[in-house]
Amino acid sequence: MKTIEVSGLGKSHQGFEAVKGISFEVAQGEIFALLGRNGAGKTTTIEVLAGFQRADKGSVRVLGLDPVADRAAVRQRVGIMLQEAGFFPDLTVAQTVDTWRDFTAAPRPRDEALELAGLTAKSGTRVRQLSGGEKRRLDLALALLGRPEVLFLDEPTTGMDPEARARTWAVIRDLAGQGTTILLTTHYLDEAQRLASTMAIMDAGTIVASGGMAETLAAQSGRVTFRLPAHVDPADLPLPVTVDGDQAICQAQDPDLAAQTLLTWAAGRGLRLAGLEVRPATLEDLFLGSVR
Ligand SMILES: Nc1ncnc2c1ncn2[C@@H]1O[C@H](COP(=O)(O)OP(=O)(O)OP(=O)(O)O)[C@@H](O)[C@H]1O
Repeated sequence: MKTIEVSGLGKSHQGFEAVKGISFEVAQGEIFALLGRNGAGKTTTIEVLAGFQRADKGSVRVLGLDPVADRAAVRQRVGIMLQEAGFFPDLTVAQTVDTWRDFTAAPRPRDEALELAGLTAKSGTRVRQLSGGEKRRLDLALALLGRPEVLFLDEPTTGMDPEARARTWAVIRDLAGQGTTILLTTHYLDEAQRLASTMAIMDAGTIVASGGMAETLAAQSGRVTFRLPAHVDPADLPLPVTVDGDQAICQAQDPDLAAQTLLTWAAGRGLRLAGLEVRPATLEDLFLGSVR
């Protein structure tokens, strides 16, 4: 059994088909990134997985349970960080965590949750005085309170400064290392590429690309770019290139080998390939090539 199983999931909002029969699985301890442009259907998928909305078609299972029918059991074992948090603005950070602890079975100590989220110094600050990124950190602290086996993180690092993002990545990695299964959405593709071992890209309610992060990227072509030397006809180069201004761009399955071929060719003619850059495929390349 996989920890998260989504099979043929369909969900409409007032007649609008937000999710159109998607399927994917996430194994225990895996970090899975659900990617896509605004409105692709990511939050809808998370809300169905969290039991906030009922699937119209297909089925979802979390820890082998139905998130709607087995809501109470699922809630105890799952941590959720949605995009919009409902905090009480007049409570302090510490009071907010204490309030949530009262509703959580076997919660972490307050200070441990604050430390994990990097909020120790803000313990006495009222929620209304927190910055946007600090509110996200409070959200994270609350999602982690019950030592969840599964975490749903909807854009967890939006608004965080670079240090807070890096700290959050470390927390997410640690939790996954301890066996927590994590499904996250993000618009930061570098974040997804660094963190996730598997991913799916959604577009208009369907999955347009999915698989292991490393394998999927390895199957994409990388690129070699350089300044086209003066008086060289691109057609004379040993590999096909596209030309953009004075830049030549060579798409290649093995960009290291392509660079070698181009440099050897240039050396044989006494030419320099100025500004040569070799870059493997990035998630951004895959993303932009996948969504319409
Ligand atoms: N309650 C609702 N009523 C009507 N339409 C909705 C509702 N919730 C979502 N939608 C629509 O469903 C589509 C998918 O929304 P969803 O929030 O799942 O997208 P998303 O991929 O999470 O986007 P974002 O990256 O902007 O968070 C959007 O077109 C949205 O307007």
